[in-house]
Amino acid sequence: MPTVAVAKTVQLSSLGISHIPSPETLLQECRDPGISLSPPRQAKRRPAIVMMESEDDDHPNQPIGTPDEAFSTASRNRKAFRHLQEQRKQLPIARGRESLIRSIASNDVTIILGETGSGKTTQLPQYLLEGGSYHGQIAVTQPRRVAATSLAARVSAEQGQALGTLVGYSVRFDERVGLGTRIKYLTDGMLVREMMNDPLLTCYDVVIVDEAHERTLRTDIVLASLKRILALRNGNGVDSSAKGKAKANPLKVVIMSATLDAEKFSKFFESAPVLYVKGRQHPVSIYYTSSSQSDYLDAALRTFFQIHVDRPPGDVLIFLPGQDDIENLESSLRMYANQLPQNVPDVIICSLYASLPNGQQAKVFLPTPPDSRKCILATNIAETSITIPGVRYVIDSGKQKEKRHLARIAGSGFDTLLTTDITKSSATQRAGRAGREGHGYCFRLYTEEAFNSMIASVEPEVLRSSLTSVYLQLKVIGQDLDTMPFMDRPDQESVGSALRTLWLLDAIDDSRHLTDFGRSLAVFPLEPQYAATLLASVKHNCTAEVMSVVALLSSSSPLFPDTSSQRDKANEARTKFRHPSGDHWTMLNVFRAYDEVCASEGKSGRKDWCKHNFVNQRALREAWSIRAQLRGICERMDIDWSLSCGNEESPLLRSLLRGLLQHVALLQPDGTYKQVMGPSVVKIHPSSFLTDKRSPAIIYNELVYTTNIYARGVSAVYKSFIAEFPKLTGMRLS
Ligand SMILES: Nc1ncnc2c1ncn2[C@@H]1O[C@H](COP(=O)(O)OP(=O)(O)OP(=O)(O)O)[C@@H](O)[C@H]1O
Repeated sequence: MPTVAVAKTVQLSSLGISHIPSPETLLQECRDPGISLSPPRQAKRRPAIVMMESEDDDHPNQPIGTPDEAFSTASRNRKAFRHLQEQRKQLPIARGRESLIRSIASNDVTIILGETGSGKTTQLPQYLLEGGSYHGQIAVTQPRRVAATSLAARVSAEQGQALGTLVGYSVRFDERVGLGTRIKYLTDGMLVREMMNDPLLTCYDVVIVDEAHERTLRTDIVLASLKRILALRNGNGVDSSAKGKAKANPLKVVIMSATLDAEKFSKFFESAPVLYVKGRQHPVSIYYTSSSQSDYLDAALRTFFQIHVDRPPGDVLIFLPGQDDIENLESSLRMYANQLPQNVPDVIICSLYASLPNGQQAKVFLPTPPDSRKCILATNIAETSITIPGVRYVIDSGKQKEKRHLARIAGSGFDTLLTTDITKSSATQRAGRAGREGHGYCFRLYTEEAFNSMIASVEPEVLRSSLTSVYLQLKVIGQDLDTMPFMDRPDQESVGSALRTLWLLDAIDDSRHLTDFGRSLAVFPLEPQYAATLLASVKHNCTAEVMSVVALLSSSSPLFPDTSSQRDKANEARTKFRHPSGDHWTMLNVFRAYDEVCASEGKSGRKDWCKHNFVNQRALREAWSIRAQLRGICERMDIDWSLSCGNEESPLLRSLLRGLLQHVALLQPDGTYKQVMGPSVVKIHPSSFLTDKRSPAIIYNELVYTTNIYARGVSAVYKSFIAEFPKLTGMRLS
């Protein structure tokens, strides 16, 4: 295979980027199965770097993805609409249109395997709609919200309709559908929620489970539920209640992916037929490094600048494991991009990760200005389904963050988030994000041998996640985790841990039946523990305070980011928020202070305030948005969310204790804490604001496991509060 000969327009080493060793080496080391390099592009003026600022986002519920305004303009524009129709016809899947429609019509379940970009996700629902055989809705599930919203926008445009009319989407905390909506893109989690009100999914004629290879917990629940629904609606199962109802309102199920284990899925659905969509619209050339890279951030930085100075126009999408890596690489990229000479185009940097507010995620989809190159730093939320217009190059670090629930440890178990190698399936999906609009290039920052030794696909989430929330949701739809026909059965430890938590919360009774309280918990899109805290706040007259704390605890970013390099300054700045009872009241103090700042300051004032006080504005903004949603739910449930305890300490702590029963620990003579509901001895995390580190009893949000087991998010509670819960006292308190 040829070595890539890179023509250089700029010597990076002349830019003072001294610690990047010979920047051109990386690509020269890459091997490419048949690429011919285009000539270097013309040098241009304008050296400055343009930033897509991670600024305030005042529109947290703005739809993500290609702005639909752009699409509705396009749809009004006949020429653009005709162009979209032409594009549709060119997709590989178009050739199989009739046979796909036929196969789906004659089978309950159809499995479709087709390369990335072949047109499965955007076209199949439209074929079924245009075919005219289905009069109900068509659901298309996605593992991630960014995909659901951006796909709905694209397909609306292809139908020449405004988003939310014929084609819409539904994701947690955001929905855009109308009475006439026929194609609905929704997250698999939302479909599970819909089953709570409509267990047989009667409003759908077709359910398409897309990206099924990801095997998220919710996807697996959808798959198992569909099996049962098929039996009931199509009368092809053993369920006796199905008799008589058969075929009145049959359901069609389609399972799709570019990288799924077709045989396993087919077997799961009683030998469902597998159809292959052949071909892809544009090729993607793959490069590997010749030796493994110890520092993937440095390798990504070098590769990006090599592309930037040597390669023709086209945006770059870099896959990194998490937000920290994204922020680190972003600051390095900015620094070096600022030093680029006059004749190199601008660099526009933007990020895409789950906790980024929707409005900022949307910026990724904005057109790149001329004479610029967009560099998108993303986690694996950009890995499947989405098309980011303009992306021609993908840089794949080969790493991801993987959440794992260790049910065996510390009674209730705890979650870990580890950086791990990706799977072959992820690598294929990542490469597939290039080559959507033309020939694409994917630079893998690992060797071909490393790729060959990757495992084929990820371990299903049901085997490595906390099952508490899911157990509850299943109960609400009349199902039992223990008897659910999962493709892979979760282990008994995890099931037991979920069961214990729900029983302690009084969500289920001694016979494992769902209680009314459990049913109320499930209404909130929160972990059941926090939903219990919220409901308890009504009794203690502190719903306003609890909503703020629970919203902060449900935010995906920490309120107090790690500030190891400026620890003393950060501690000093944060002292003013400190509450002697510990971290929950301290969090509330920050939230209240930020609230006041929002009332008096503009965007930059708020940002400065957060910076000055070493608190994470992202967490606060996200919490604001979550709090607003919780308020809406409280209103619908007739709960007075304005109930306030002012500065009285106990009500908030008693409400928290109601939800955190499993996270109670008692002081031992040696100063450590012993769990009430588990075997472990834990220490209070050094970052805790709790003043008296020898308080007789504590509650905590979570455990972290380093050299010791640490309790994080800690508050002191009176033992007399604990005595109010017979389930706890009966077990351990004396
Ligand atoms: N937002 C968009 N902007 C521009 N082109 C798009 C957009 N969405 C889809 N396309 C075009 O439609 C093609 C098919 O996309 P689609 O998502 O249907 O493919 P797919 O087979 O489902 O791929 P994957 O398995 O990667 O999800 C893309 O390759 C791209 O050319």
